[in-house]
Formats: sequence, structure tokens, C-alpha cells
Amino acid sequence: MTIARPVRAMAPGKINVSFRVGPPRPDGYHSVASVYLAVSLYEEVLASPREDGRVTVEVRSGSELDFDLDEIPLDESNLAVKAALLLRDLTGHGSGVHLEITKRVPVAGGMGGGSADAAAALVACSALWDTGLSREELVRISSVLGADVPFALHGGVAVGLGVGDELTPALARKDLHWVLVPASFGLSTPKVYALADKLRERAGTVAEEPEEVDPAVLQAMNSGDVAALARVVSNDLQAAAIEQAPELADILDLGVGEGALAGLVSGSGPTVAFLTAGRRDAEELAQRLSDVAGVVALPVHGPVHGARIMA
Ligand SMILES: C[C@@](CO)(OP(=O)(O)O)[C@H](O)COP(=O)(O)OP(=O)(O)OC[C@H]1O[C@@H](n2ccc(N)nc2=O)[C@H](O)[C@@H]1O
Ligand SMILES: Nc1ncnc2c1ncn2[C@@H]1O[C@H](COP(=O)(O)OP(=O)(O)O)[C@@H](O)[C@H]1O
Repeated sequence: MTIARPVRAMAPGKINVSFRVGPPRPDGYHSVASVYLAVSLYEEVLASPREDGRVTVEVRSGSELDFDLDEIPLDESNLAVKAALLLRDLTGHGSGVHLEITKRVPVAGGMGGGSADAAAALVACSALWDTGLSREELVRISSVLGADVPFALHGGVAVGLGVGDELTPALARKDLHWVLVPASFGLSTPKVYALADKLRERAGTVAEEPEEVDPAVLQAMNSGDVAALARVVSNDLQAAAIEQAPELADILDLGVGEGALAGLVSGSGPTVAFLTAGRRDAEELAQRLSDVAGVVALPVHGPVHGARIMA
């Protein structure tokens, strides 16, 4: 029997360009309406066969960022391990695999790094084990791993309804250029959702079921009107993220003061994303933020492709 050769896959992090959150549901989740954008910060997963049938993982940093890799579990709760086990259980294909994750997306940063690991692991293991599943089939099975995993497979721009997993592709006429300011700490997604509920309760606001995303966001992306997009980006979790980490408000002010067209917290935070008019503006803003405030600032662009095999 020939032993399969290792397979390397990559998957992108994301920004929620617009994020509406409904009231809490009985299952602990919230209905959302998200405009997801995949950006050029990629996780990599190298899947190598193991003859002993075990599924194991190791994680290393592929970034200049100071990642707290100790935050990432190395047991069966690691999202990449969960993905490999799910694929093996569902298809009956495959045996043991060792997964080597190279992280570039901030850990617990609101950019779906763990979801990207799960998506890259699905693609890599599916090729390693020759399951014959299509991308669409992988997208369909992936939502049990987490609300954001289908989008990490899908990539590009998409509207996410349900818990974020019911995807419809959308279009961006132009590449959008952003500057990311990652934090040196993470925020817990469930805690930020719970705090958002509490803030609404305190303010006496009744959350509506978000049935669609803001059409102005899709229109601005469709027409490539970055200035119009800057006026409509928004995130219902932002206030809760700022309540947990008040320094995010200062970072938002700083970026806008330094010339960003708009700034918002990505997902449940704490990464802050600034929209700029183009590649040059993003590079210049990143430089200024690092000169003026000494923060790490990464220029990125999107849309980029979803999870895929690397040569
Ligand atoms: C907020 C968002 C925005 O894209 O991203 P991140 O900030 O995590 O990157 C997502 O909704 C996060 O998706 P993901 O991180 O995949 O969530 P999951 O693992 O499925 O769920 C973790 C927990 O988050 C809460 N959760 C998640 C999704 C959702 N629509 N409603 C929720 O209330 C639930 O408490 C759930 O138990
Ligand atoms: N492969 C993984 N990479 C990162 N985090 C993981 C992974 N597997 C499980 N986790 C857990 O998920 C949490 C959130 O992960 P992450 O996807 O980085 O952030 P976010 O949900 O804010 O986008 C981490 O704190 C960690 O405990």
C-alpha cells in the first residue's frame, strides 16, 4: 500500500463588514445577518498521514504578532482536530492524521482564525483521504463545527443568515483595502454576545430578528463605492466589545483621526478594522498608526478565496 503524501491547505480570516444580531435564541445562539469579507491573512494546515490511526495537532505562529498559542487547545476540542474527526466519521474514509497549523490570524480576535483552521483541515484531510467530496458538500457538513466555518470554506464576500452559516455569495466590484489593529489579548465570543444582550436589556431596546443585511452595504460593495461603504459599515457587537475592552474606543478614534474612511470592531473583537480608499492609503495608515501609537497595524485586502489546497 502506498502512503499518501502530506497535503497543505490554507484558509482566510474574515471581517464582518456589517453585522446585525437578533435576540438570544433558546439554543444559546443568536440569529444574525452578516456581510462577511474574506481577507488576505491566512491560516495554513499541513495534514500528514499517521499510521497509528490517531488525529493529532501542533500549532506554530507564522506571524510577527505576539500570539498566545497557549490559548489554543491541542486535544479533541481543537477546531482542526474536530474537523478531521467529523470528516472521518461522516465519510468512513481516512485513518490517522497529524495536523500542523501555522497561525497568522489573531487568536480569539474576532476574525475567525479557529474557523479558518477547521476549514483548511477539512480541505486538506478530504484531499489526503481522497473522499471525493465537493467544496459545496464540505460547506454543508461544516456548520456543526461552528457558525463561521462555512464562510471560511466559501471565501469571497457572502451574506450569512441563520447563525451566520446560511450563505449566499455576494459581489464586490473592487478590492477593498483595510488596516487591521490586532489586540494583545483575546475576547470570548459567547461573553461578548451575552454582554450585547445585557446592554440592550439595560437600554430597554428590543432586538429584532435580522431578516436581511443592510442593502446599502451590498449596494456599496457592488458598485465599488468605498466612500459609501464607509458610511454604512456597522457591528451590533461593537458596543459590547468596547464595554469589555474600553481601549478599543481609543484605537477606533485614533485610526479615524489618522485618515481611515471608517473603523469597526471585527465580529466579537478585539481586532479593529479600518477601511481605506486603496492599497497605498492602507500602507500609509498602517505606517502612521505604528509611528504615532506604536501599535501593530497590518494592511490587508479582500475579497480573497476560501479554503484551498496549496501547491
Ligand atoms: C461573532 C462572530 C461573527 O462572525 O465571529 P467571531 O467574532 O467569533 O470571529 C460569529 O458569530 C461567531 O461564530 P463562531 O466563533 O463560529 O461561533 P460558534 O463557535 O459557533 O459559537 C460560539 C458561541 O458564540 C455564540 N454565538 C455564536 C454565533 C451566533 N450566531 N450566535 C451566538 O450566540 C454562542 O454563545 C456560541 O456558543
Ligand atoms: N484551531 C484553533 N485555533 C484557534 N482557536 C481555537 C482553535 N481550536 C479551538 N479554539 C478555541 O476557540 C477560541 C476562539 O478562537 P478564534 O477562532 O481564534 O477567535 P474568534 O472566535 O474570536 O474569531 C480560542 O480562544 C480557542 O480556545
